[in-house]
Amino acid sequence: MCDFDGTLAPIGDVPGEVALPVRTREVLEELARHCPAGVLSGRDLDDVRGRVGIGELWYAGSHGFEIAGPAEQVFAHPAGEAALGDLDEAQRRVSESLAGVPGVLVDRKRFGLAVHYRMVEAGMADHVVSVVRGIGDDLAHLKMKHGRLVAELLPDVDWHKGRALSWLLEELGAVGAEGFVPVFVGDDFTDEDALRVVRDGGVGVVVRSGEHGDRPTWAHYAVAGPESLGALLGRVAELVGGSAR
Ligand SMILES: O=P(O)(O)OC[C@H]1O[C@H](O[C@H]2O[C@H](CO)[C@@H](O)[C@H](O)[C@H]2O)[C@H](O)[C@@H](O)[C@@H]1O
Repeated sequence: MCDFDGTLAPIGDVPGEVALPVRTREVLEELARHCPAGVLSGRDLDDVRGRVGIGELWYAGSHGFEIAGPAEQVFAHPAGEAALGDLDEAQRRVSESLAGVPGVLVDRKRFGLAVHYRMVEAGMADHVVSVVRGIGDDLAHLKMKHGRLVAELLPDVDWHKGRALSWLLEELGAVGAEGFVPVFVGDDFTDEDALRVVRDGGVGVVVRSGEHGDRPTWAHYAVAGPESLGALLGRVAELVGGSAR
């Protein structure tokens, strides 16, 4: 399982313009022929599914609050539904409060609200975060999480990419199964919950970036960026494909 932004795809200023590199798509298609594979993203489920566009993969959106298998949607966390009213209200308040700050992008997912400040003047970033935090504190069903130059409001329950990955491994019958080694790759703070899940008995890879430096991680290995990860996954696909033949 791989995270999307900053992991499979390079970071860009405008989330709607980010694309999966052609070679990485080919590698994911190859991997999916030999083992369960998927993308566990903070993006909206439909967004990440459309952007990757490989029908044989698993997809998790809104940081795991929604999960879809290769055939059809199989999971939506009940706390997501319960938070819908607060997410609508937060979207309204954030858009109104930050309307005067150039560069802010407000991105509503079904079960989350991302407020991007990548293109905001550096001196205004703290203001953006504090507005989002204040609105999140004011709405009972929401909490704030931090990603790469993004503040996100999510349902206020103990659910994250790690819990979603554990759910998926159970669903696949992978827990304790002989010969099954779970692998997770991610770049962001929000990926550490999933990297922690594979710490014992799996393989975790962190994709490093200048934005996070050498921050502590649960990962076993590191690659320098999405391009290096594409090459690594290509080699893994060759090995997995070879052992399956
Ligand atoms: O879990 P992910 O798949 O990595 O999603 C986390 C957030 O990623 C996206 O934002 C990040 O990537 C953008 C495009 O490169 C970049 O402009 C932004 O600064 C990053 O934070 C996505 O737009 C968010 O919705 C995701 O939650």
